[in-house]
This record gives sequence, structure tokens and C-alpha cells, in this order.
Amino acid sequence: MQSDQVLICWRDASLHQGNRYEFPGGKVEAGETPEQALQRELFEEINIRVERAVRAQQLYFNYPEKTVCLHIFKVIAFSGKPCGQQNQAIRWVNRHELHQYQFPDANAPILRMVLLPDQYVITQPQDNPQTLDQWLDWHIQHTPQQAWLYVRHKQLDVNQYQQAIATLARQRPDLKLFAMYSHIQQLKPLWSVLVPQLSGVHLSQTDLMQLSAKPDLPTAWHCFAACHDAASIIRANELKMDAILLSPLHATSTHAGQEGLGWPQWQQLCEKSTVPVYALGGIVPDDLVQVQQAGGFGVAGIRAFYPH
Ligand SMILES: Nc1nc2c([nH]c(=O)n2[C@H]2C[C@H](O)[C@@H](COP(=O)(O)OP(=O)(O)OP(=O)(O)O)O2)c(=O)[nH]1
Ligand SMILES: [Mg+2]
Repeated sequence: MQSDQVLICWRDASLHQGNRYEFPGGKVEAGETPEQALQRELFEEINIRVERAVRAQQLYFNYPEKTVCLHIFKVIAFSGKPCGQQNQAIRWVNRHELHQYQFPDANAPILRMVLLPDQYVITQPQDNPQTLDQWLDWHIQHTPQQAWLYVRHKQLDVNQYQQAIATLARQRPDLKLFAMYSHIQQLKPLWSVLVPQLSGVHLSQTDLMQLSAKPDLPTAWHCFAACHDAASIIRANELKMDAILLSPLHATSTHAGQEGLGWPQWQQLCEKSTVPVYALGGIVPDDLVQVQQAGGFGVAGIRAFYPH
């Protein structure tokens, strides 16, 4: 991937799931890790050396003729100029236009993943004596451009919350707003109004553990879940969340009294996830590289993600 462009290749009709586009890659050989297979396959197929790749997803898919397990990486730095080594056509496509191309059926979650940002921002708590209008104004003024913003506000009733979403959507059309799942469920009669205002919903770990199937939401909405332990990560995998927020990596002032997992435990838990993982809890935007080296996908936070 390079800025908004994603490289896709034509998959020859003679291959399994051929006669359509694919993301370059191939089978993991005996004795190889998925990372080593990525290096080898991208060199063999498109003549590039991978310098930095982010672990994104693991997908299981049952085709009628075989089941595949795909390890998906987002390659963010490489050397060499991509060139089809097997005479296959290659092209760079804007990530928002990928849905116009035909891919193997297993790839649908990949097309959603490539839209995810590196950073996920969460609104600040509304402190006394701040009013709701002041809280809204503050976020309208200070939220970074184009941010994916989780509108977290537990003191509002459902109607006030809906108004707050409407105000943010109107004043900051550049933002991708995420709403609290518990409120969204109660607002179901208004979903047609909310579809243009929202980009996703955010489940607490409690919401997630109470579900037995993926919530039936408008397809345009991404579904993220908070996870704090192995059981919730496994549930998020089963329910095919678009991403999880694994927290708290460190102790933080917004969640006083909670101990951080620390890097080793965070990394161990992160490895259990088959969906993209954002690190949350005492994280700053500059931690992105370290998070990705630990197997995460992106960084999330409250205070540190607003310019000071
Ligand atoms: N490379 C690639 N494979 C995909 C995608 N989606 C998808 O379902 N697959 C499936 C098709 C294949 O069954 C398998 C990948 O195998 P492959 O044919 O690329 O393997 P390979 O490069 O080692 O080639 P070979 O064994 O056929 O010579 O994964 C995709 O986007 N890219
Ligand atoms: Mg291949």
C-alpha cells in the first residue's frame, strides 16, 4: 500500500479462484512463518523486498473445493518497483475504489480492512462544570481532520446522544463517527437517519460477551469491540469484528486504578486476535511503530490524540 493506493494483480484463469484480481501472495511452505512466506512470495511474484509489513487479519474461508486460511499483511514499506514476474497484469487502485474490482470471495473482509486508519480517536470525558454544548464545541474545534472518532459519552440519555451525533456530523462532515453500540440498539427506528452520520459502532467488552452472533448492522458501518482478555478476543474473532481495541496497555489517568497489561502480556493477547488490533491505554501516536512491531495494527487514545 502507498498512501491511498493498493497494488492488485490479475489472477490467471488457470489458478484456483482465478480470472479475477488478487492481492499478491501464495502458500506458506513447510518450515516457513507467514512473514517469511510474505517476503518470498512478493519477491517471486512482483519483485519487491518487503521492508515493513503490518499484521492485519487471519481469514478462514470455505470454498466448495477447499478451505483456505489467509494471513493478511498490509505492506507499508518496500524496495524495488513492483513488476508482474509471471506476466500477470498489476495495477494500483485507490483503496476506496477496490470494491469495483472482482476478487476471490474470501477477500471481502480485506476490502474493509484497507479502509481502516492507523489511529482511532476517542472523545474526552465531559468534565464539570463543562456543559454538553461546550463539550461538543470543544470536540468540533479540536478533533484532528479526517479522524475516526468514537463518541464516548456515558452520561447522556439516548436522545441527547443522538443529538450529539447529529451535531458532530453536521459541523464536522470530515470525521468518521463511531457510536456506542448500546445506544445504537435503542435507536434502531432511526437507523436510516443515522446511516449517513455514522461510520461505525463501538461495543464494550460487556456488549461483546452478551452477543451470540455478529450484530445485524447496516453494511456501511464498521463494528469495533473493546477487549481486555483472551476470552473477549476469541469472541471478537468468532463474531468477525472489523477491529478490536485491546486495553489497557499502560495505566492511564482516564481509567484511574486500572493496571496496564504491559508490553509482553499485551503482545501475547494481541497474537490471539485474527482481526486488526488497536492498542489503547497510555498510548501516544508515536507508539505506532512499536505497536505494529508487537503485532498490532494501529493506535487509539483519548488525550494524547488531541493536539496540545
Ligand atoms: N494470492 C492470493 N490468494 C488468494 C486470495 N484470495 C484467496 O482466496 N486466495 C486463495 C487462492 C488460493 O487457494 C490461495 C493462494 O494460493 P496461490 O495460488 O496464490 O499460491 P502460490 O502463489 O503458492 O501458487 P501456486 O501454489 O498455485 O503455484 O489462497 C488473494 O487475494 N490473493
Ligand atoms: Mg500466488
